[in-house]
Amino acid sequence: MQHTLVDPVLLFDNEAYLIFKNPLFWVPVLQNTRKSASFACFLGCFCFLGFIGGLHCFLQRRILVGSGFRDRKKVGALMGSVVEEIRNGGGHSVVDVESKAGFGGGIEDVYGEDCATEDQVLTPWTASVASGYTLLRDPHYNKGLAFTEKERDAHYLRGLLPPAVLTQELQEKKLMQNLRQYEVPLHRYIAMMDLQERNEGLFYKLLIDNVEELLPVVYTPTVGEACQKYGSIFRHPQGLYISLKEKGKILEVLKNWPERGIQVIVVTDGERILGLGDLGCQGMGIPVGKLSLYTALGGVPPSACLPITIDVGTNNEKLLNDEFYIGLKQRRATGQEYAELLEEFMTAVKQNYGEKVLVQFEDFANHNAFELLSKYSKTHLVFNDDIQGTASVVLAGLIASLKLLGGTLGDHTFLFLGAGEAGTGIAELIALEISKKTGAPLEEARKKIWLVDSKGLIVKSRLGSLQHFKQPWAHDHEPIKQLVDAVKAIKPTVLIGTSGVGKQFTKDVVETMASLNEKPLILALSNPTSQAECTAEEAYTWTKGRAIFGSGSPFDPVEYENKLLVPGQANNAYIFPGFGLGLIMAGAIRVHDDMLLAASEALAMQVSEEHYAKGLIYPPFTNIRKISANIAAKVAAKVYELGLASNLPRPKDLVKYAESCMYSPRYRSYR
Ligand SMILES: NC(=O)C1=CN([C@@H]2O[C@H](COP(=O)(O)OP(=O)(O)OC[C@H]3O[C@@H](n4cnc5c(N)ncnc54)[C@H](OP(=O)(O)O)[C@@H]3O)[C@@H](O)[C@H]2O)C=CC1
Ligand SMILES: CC(=O)C(=O)O
Ligand SMILES: [Mg+2]
Repeated sequence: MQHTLVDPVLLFDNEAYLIFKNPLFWVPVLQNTRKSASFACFLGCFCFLGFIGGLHCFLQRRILVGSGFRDRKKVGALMGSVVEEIRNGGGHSVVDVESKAGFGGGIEDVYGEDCATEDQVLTPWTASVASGYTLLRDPHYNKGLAFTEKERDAHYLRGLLPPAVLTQELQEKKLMQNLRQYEVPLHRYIAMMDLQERNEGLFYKLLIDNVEELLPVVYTPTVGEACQKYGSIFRHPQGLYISLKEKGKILEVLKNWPERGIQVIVVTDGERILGLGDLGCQGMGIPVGKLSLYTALGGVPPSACLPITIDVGTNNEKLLNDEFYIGLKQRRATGQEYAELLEEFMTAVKQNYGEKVLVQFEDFANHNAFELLSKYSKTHLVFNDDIQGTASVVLAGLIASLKLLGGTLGDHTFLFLGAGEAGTGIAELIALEISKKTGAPLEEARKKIWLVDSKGLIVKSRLGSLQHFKQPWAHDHEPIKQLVDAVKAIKPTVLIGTSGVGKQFTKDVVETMASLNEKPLILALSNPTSQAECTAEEAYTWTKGRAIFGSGSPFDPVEYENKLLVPGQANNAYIFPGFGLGLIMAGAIRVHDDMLLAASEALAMQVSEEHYAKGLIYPPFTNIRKISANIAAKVAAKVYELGLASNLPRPKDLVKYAESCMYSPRYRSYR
């Protein structure tokens, strides 16, 4: 009787085993190198066929072959080569361990890949392979045409690749040429995601080396469109989906993720994706994008990053009626049902990954975001990027801008359009910084900051109806409905857009800012580009080239009266990768506001005279890894100073240490 070789898994320390689910049944076959171990497996398998066949119905069999790898994927990968060798001969005699005849009455299986009948249940055994065909399909290890001749021999790749051997640099050049040929940004996004799924090292090499060019592809603005069309462009599942269906078994779901050493989780529930509203389960593009920046910009290894989307339904009618929608087709769970799912999730995260895993909340709607942050910041290492990361990046820009504007932070008056997560988060950190620098009470510092929401200026008379996060900003003033009137009344030196609604900084508004200030500082932070409160061109033209301008999504430089004006990108992407790296390096167990202030100062310090000369208040992204290392070092130093570090002793040179921790996308040589 022929027997199906199933679900092989690797064991370690160069030992080959035939094993069963119960470890007591594991049978060592041979020790030593991988090849001999593989062959041993083959022999062992052959000899034990009858025995195994007899137990087939009762026991789940596995073959383990060792090679010292630690994680499941690698283990599975190496092991797969064994199966492949057995299946394909692999230099040894071929043994057909899968009966081509199948289990009787099955559909004809000309390739011998699937012997099951259509109606017969089978176990979906996987044989991930670290050599041969499957190696080419493992994004962690695949190098495509860059596999050397030696590697092609050693890993059974002969014939599976065309003869040319390319360097990683040449592959990069070719891919950049290909990408530049796509005229539609979404096509570039899809090509990049395909590359990430195919060859992770090359994906990150491209992203790191061409960061200014590719950031708008994998991140805002294109990621916004990708999320809107996620159902249609969906190819490979990325990240982990936890829906209401998984209630009661979230810990098990976390265990399904192949990597064990997770250090950063970015999680969304998809309710406020950029300024595009509720995109439900399709919000997954955001955690995936943010985490690719954690790796490319902050050097956190991809295997330590876990994107998660919590699907509690969506209130987006268009998605609910979309046949391609990939999420739960029901309206959003709220109240206790929502809170219980999140509680189970947060508990499971800590249980599975420990105290030091960083959970970054991303693009939750504000009615949940503030509460989740406040609740879990006491028990977990959590960080809300929209509230805290955005605050830190804007504060950095403001500190840097003082070189151009003059005065201290406390000398300025700030007006926000939008009083949600980003708006009130930034406002609070500015007030904290002013208070720390001047010694003034926080309440006093807040008086320099004004916010406008969809109902107008936030003033005392509205106190009774304001959400809790707006209340500290209700100052004494008569009500004002229109932004332009608020600008005239408050006379801000700095105008910040965090409304999520495009085109709100009208000509009137911007011209009024220009009439009040020699150098009006205008930040149109809303994403993606379509939601920006104004464009760079509008800001420069309406202020006659005098504005200092930054935006959440990138704008091209603008030529105004023969002068090239370069807008900065005020986006939390400057902060969270380095901030997260700093927390991880120090083994932080809680986030503290002082760490955000430290990150702001570190970023502001990276703006050089050369940048100021161009009117920039942020350094360009080209140097982002160096910037992130500096941010990480300052954040880690603060973690140690506050006694919240668990990685002891403290490294002496934290910048060097940060750099040494960073992931490199360079191909490794394989034995
Ligand atoms: N550049 C960056 O790094 C970041 C940018 N953002 C962007 O900021 C935007 C807002 O995000 P977030 O703060 O989380 O969103 P929220 O929903 O929490 O807040 C939006 C705020 O804007 C107000 N608003 C909406 N429409 C108008 C309007 N027409 N006039 C005046 N106010 C209005 C809302 O008023 P009301 O309360 O009355 O409803 C609310 O106060 C998004 O586009 C997001 O992409 C966010 C984080 C980082
Ligand atoms: C940048 C970002 O986090 C946002 O727009 O939500
Ligand atoms: Mg966000």
